[in-house]
Amino acid sequence: MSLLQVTGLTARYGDFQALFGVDLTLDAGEAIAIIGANGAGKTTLMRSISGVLRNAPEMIRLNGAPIGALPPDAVVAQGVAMVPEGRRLFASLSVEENLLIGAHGRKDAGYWTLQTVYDLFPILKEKRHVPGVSLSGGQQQMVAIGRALMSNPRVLLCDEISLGLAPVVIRDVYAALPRIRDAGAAVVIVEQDIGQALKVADRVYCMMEGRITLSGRPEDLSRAAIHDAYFGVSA
Ligand SMILES: Nc1ncnc2c1ncn2[C@@H]1O[C@H](COP(=O)(O)OP(=O)(O)OP(=O)(O)O)[C@@H](O)[C@H]1O
Repeated sequence: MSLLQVTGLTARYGDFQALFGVDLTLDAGEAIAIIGANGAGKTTLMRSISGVLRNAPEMIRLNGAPIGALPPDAVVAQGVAMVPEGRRLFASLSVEENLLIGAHGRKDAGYWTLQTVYDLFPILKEKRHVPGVSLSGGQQQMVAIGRALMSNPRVLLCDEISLGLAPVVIRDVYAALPRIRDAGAAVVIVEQDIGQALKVADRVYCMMEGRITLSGRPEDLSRAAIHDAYFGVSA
């Protein structure tokens, strides 16, 4: 049984249908990437899994148990944490206070504590008393990742963590991924940079207009097939 299983997921915003029968699996220890152009439905998929959108009671399962009707805090308590697009740090709180917010939903002690997050991103220890929003974009992204890790998730959802960051900063953020996986989290990465996605993921799903148009292991997917699945036109 997969750790996370999404089956026939649909999602709507009022009259507008954003997802049309999305199927996806994530195994323990795996990293998968979801790629697709603006508006393909990637964020809607993440928001459905994390409980922000809740119109899929039976379509999302964690270790076989339905989580699609649970509110976000209950989904975190079940072991699914999200690093949201745009980081969403609390403006009035310090770096450390932002990190501690992430520990709220946690049921059990685990690998991730303030200390291990600071080991992962040493700059955050130096800056722990300053307001999170005064940090650079890359450092804010590290806080957002650290905050999600503080719940000791079994599944970490990362929505566009490289958006707006310089290449050297993106490299630093992605350098944390192996250790996050070693500590026991399976990872879902939403990424618009196809090259980056292919580099870090065990499997890739491509979305277009609310549907999965291609999936597979990076080494099995041709550039042309990815191009077609991403843009919907032949290369
Ligand atoms: N709150 C909302 N109300 C109405 N429509 C929405 C809302 N959020 C997203 N949509 C629409 O749903 C579709 C999927 O959007 P979504 O944000 O999931 O795509 P995405 O692949 O994450 O794109 P991006 O890379 O721009 O974040 C788009 O057509 C978008 O306009």
